[in-house]
Amino acid sequence: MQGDREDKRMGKTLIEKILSDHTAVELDDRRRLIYVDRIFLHERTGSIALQSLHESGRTVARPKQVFCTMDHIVDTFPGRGDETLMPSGTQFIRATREAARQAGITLFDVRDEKQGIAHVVAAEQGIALPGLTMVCPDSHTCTLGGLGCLAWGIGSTEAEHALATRTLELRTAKTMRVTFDGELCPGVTAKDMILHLIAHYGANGGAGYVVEFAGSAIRALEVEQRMTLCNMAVEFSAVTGLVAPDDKTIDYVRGRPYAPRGEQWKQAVNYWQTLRSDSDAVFDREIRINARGIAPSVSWGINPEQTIAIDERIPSPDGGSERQTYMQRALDYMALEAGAPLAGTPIDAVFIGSCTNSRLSDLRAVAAFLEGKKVAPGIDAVCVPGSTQVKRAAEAEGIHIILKAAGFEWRESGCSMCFYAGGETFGAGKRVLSTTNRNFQNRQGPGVRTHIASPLTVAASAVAGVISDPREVSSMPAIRENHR
Ligand SMILES: CC(C)[C@H](C(=O)O)[C@@H](O)C(=O)O
Ligand code: SF4
Repeated sequence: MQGDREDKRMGKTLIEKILSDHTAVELDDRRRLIYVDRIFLHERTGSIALQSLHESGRTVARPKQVFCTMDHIVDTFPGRGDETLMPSGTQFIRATREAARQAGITLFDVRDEKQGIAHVVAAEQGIALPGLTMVCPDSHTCTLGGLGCLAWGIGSTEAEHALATRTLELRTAKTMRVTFDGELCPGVTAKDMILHLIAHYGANGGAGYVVEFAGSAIRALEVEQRMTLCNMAVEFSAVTGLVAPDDKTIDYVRGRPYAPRGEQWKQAVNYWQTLRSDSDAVFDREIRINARGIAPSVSWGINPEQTIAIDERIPSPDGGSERQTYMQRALDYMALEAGAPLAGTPIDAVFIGSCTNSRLSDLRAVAAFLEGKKVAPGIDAVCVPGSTQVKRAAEAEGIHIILKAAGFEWRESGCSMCFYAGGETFGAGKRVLSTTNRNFQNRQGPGVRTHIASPLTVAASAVAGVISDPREVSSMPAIRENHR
């Protein structure tokens, strides 16, 4: 990641400020050793790191700063235990439990009230905080950038190093600022903003960069929507993404179980207020986007870049022959015709969940839309809250009643059908509209055809039975976003 700028007169970016506050050693002009404040693990990759650490005879340097959850493989059916649809899954769950116990770290176990998807839990428990560095062997750790936390995904070997030493070596990355100016149109959400960015600047557009999201449209977003946006920074190939903390962030964090208290809280807030890019800070690349020009967006292909505005037509293969072959492969896999409108395409199933869009504000928006409506006949509709806490909070508001009355299944929290790690799937050949972040081939199980979109687009389409523009549904509610 970026080093301190040599020229001390030059303003600093937010990214540079956090990094310089965490530098243990400048190794050379391309590498530095960084202090890692928090480490999060999950049963899919975390147990591997813990076991390998244990086998090498080393211990966790600061077990109080290390957390683990069960999310990827766990069953999300009511009454779940250690058993999962994936034959080897139970073994992962039990091995994680044992490794976490041995290492003395905090585990949010299968039936724990604090269990949930790692990136949802880290924010909700106040484990991820503005200005901290945080890592997890999971690519969507960037979600926590929504809080102004410098958080990124690592591999299991790096996780082992971080566990043993509380440090990590980082290579220099360039800085990018993506500024969204102006106001979003009704029916357009943070999910559409990030899909728009990736569709226009490419799935590799952020490669080699740490991205700061800025501008009036970002300030207007509530913290949970900022997390949705940062969640997909990795789909832009960025090292990570983040948003400078502000009063909304401070309100969001206040009182969370692991957030600082008393005098420490006051000191933390004073520090957080310094965490913004200086007005004369220089980024290696700047992108500006007019938020007003963003439409609800839906992926048509097998990569988040293959996304269009809901009122556009599916593109024809173009560019060089390699690109054309890839686009044709996407059309074939998705069983779509170039030139046809995407809106109106019949779907088989909808999924609301994942670390992108399964927080309370997402579920509130969906429930406000679905109240008094029914999912179209024949559509399999599943909602999986991002954490047990989200589930409880949603139930306290009656959200589950609205969703179930509309025809949704209401499950226990976990990654579920975002990723086929626990064996949950709608089945081969099914066309699914999903609030998740990846539409890769077989991502939601062998042969599943995934379209990614915002929760509002998914809810509107569930009712219509075809991919639908949420703006065309007259009773669409204003998105009410609240964080508790
Ligand atoms: C299993 C895990 C390592 C993976 C990731 O790194 O992101 C998963 O969460 C995903 O979303 O593909
Ligand atoms: S919800 Fe999906 S994207 Fe998020 S961590 Fe789980 S599998 Fe990965």
